[in-house]
Parts: sequence; structure tokens; C-alpha cells
Amino acid sequence: MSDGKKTIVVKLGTSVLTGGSFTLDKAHMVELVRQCAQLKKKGHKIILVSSGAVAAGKEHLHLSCDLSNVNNKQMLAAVGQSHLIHTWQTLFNLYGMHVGQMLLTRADLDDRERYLNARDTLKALIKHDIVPIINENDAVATQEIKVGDNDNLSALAAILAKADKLLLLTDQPGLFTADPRANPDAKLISLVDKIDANLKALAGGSSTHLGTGGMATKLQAADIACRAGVEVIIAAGHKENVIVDAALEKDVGTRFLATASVTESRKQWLMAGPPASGELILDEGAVRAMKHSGSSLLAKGLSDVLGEFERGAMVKLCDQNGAQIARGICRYSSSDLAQIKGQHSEQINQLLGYDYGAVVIHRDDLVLFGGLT
Ligand SMILES: Nc1ncnc2c1ncn2[C@@H]1O[C@H](COP(=O)(O)OP(=O)(O)O)[C@@H](O)[C@H]1O
Ligand SMILES: N[C@@H](CCC(=O)OP(=O)(O)O)C(=O)O
Repeated sequence: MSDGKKTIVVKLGTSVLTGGSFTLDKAHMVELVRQCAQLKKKGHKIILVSSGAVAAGKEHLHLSCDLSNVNNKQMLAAVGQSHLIHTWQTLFNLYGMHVGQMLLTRADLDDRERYLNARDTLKALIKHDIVPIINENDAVATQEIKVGDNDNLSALAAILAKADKLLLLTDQPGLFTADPRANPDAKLISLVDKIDANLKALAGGSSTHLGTGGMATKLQAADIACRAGVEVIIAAGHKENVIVDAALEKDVGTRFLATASVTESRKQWLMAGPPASGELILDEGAVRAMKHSGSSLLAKGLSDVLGEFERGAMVKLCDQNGAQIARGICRYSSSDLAQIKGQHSEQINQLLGYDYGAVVIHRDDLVLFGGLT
């Protein structure tokens, strides 16, 4: 956001939510919610990526089962997730705030249509000041379709939400020169401008049974987010006022500088992205609006649709002579577009019986060849 209001993804590890025990630390969760409410009052938007389902399941079932067994963990997560979200809901309600649960897997983010759906839901929640609370859909996530850890999931969520900042909260004050549990002399690294193999070699795994990945997955997440233009901070979830301080640019934990701007990285991705599955032919007014006004593409400006494609497909945008002027991700399938081309946005719902919003391709999802003139 350019008005000083930020969108911040806060990832809360099991270690933060349990304080190292086998139960949710509700007193500390209230304190985290208080900080989120304080930021919301100032106009910032918060998205939580909350671990803790497995821990909450363990707390409620009182079963001593082998946590290295995937089915056991899935069962605990299925039981724990409802307790976890109920706890968050109750705590945020104390501050008059609503929450919305989003359980995702990698399959939801890899498939382009599902990606757009997830992004639209996330946007809608944020727009209505509802706090999205994201976790992996552990109960159904098999090895093939899961992200695997919430550090990486939070980086993907930050990109999905076009966040300004990703805050990874854990049980250590940040990234150390070695795992501080095993090396008491390890030193905190306060600033990282490049994540390379040497840095990755410092990061070890988790030594708890409930956490996943340790510092290694936090560095993977930081790498993904920084390359996409999102600044990352790893800090202690129990440090006083940590969420507020990190949001207000005070020095906390380890700060990783973004290595590209969001626009730059998005443009690069769109340029190099998947091959186009179809072509949209634009009328002259739409070509002008694209080239000179930086507008999104509306159905009204479409004169023809070539090829067959699904919602979420990459398409070429061409002028009346067939010259390509841009490429972008289309929010409607080719069969939808055949019905709505040339029509006003308000008529989309009436024509299709549903709609995915007023624009066919959002400005953020297209890259113009030759830039704006
Ligand atoms: N270089 C390092 N700096 C800090 N912590 C590290 C490092 N290498 C490994 N760790 C371990 O990572 C753990 C945090 O990861 P994890 O247990 O997965 O927590 P969370 O539940 O917060 O994701 C720390 O408790 C620490 O033992
Ligand atoms: N999805 C799991 C957490 C997975 C995970 O990455 O845990 P952590 O390392 O504590 O952030 C759960 O809710 O228990």
C-alpha cells in the first residue's frame, strides 16, 4: 500500500503458540491479538499464518501417539484446527474483529484457477477488514500436494496478498550464526541482504516434535519472499510488542531486505511465465487505454477471442492488426468471454449467471510490451 498503510503477513510457529508446551498458550495469543488490533486501528492489514493445529489436537485428545506417523499428525490436525480457529475467533472478537479461515495446500496455489480463487478470497477478506487465518490443510494434504511447512506457506501467502512485509515469529530472537540451542556462543545476525549457500548452511532444523522445518524452512521462505519484493523479519514471538515494532520499522530480530520490487518481480514473472493459451483481440479504445492510461482490460474492449482456455490462463493481448501489445492472466475462460465480449461489466452476471468481478484482466496481472506511453 502506498499511503503508509501496510499489509503484513504474520506467521506464528507452534513454538510461539505453545511456548514449548503441548497446549495453546491462550494468554500469549491474546497479547498477539492485541498487537494486531493496535495495527488495524492505524489502518494496517494483518494476515495470520497460524501453526498450532497439531499441538491443539494433542492437547484435546490426550493421546500419546507417534508424531512421526503422517496419519497420526493428520488426525491431530483435523481435531486441533477447529479448536485453534475457535480460539482465534474468540480472541479477535474481544477486539470487535472478525476472522476468516483459509486452509490451503500446494495444489491450491499451483493450479491457476484455484490460485485466482484463493487470491480473490484473500483480497475480499482484507478489503472487509476480516483477518485471514491461514494454515495448511493438513487433514487432506498428502506428500504430493502439500507445501510442507508454514514458513514456506507464509511466503506464498505474502506473495498472494501482495504484502509489504512477512514476519516469521518463532522461539528465537532471529537467525543466529548457529543453532543457539546447541551453540550458546552463536551470535544474532541482524541484517541480511543476500541469502546464499553460506547463510543457508547456518540454519538447522527444528528440535521439537510439533514444529516443522526449524530455521532452514524460514530461510527458504525468506528467499522466496525477498525475491518477490517482500521484506522479511524473523523475530521472537514473545518479545514485547514485536508485531507492532516490526510493522513500524523498529529494529527487531533478523531483517532480510527484498531483492526486487514487487512490480519488477511480478513483471518478470509475467514476461517469462507460461506460454499463452489464447489471444484476445482488443478494439482501438481498449488498446489506447492499455497503452496510455494503465487501465485494466474490460469486456467492453474485447472484439474477439481466439483459442480455448480456462479461467486463470495466460493470454496474449493483440490489437486489430494482430500485433501483440501485452500478455496477462485472464480472469474468465474463453467460453465465458465469447458471451461477454463487447458488453458492459454490469451485464456480466446477468449473461453468465455469475461473475469474477468487473475486469477481464486486472492491471496487476498484465505486462505491457514497451511500457506505458
Ligand atoms: N541458525 C539458527 N538460528 C536460530 N535458530 C535455529 C538455527 N538453526 C536451527 N534453529 C532452530 O530453529 C528452531 C525454530 O524452528 P521451529 O522449531 O520449526 O519453530 P516454529 O514452530 O517457530 O516454526 C529454534 O528453536 C532453533 O533451535
Ligand atoms: N500445519 C501444522 C504446522 C506446520 C509447521 O510448519 O509448524 P511450525 O514449524 O511450528 O510453524 C500445524 O498447524 O500444526
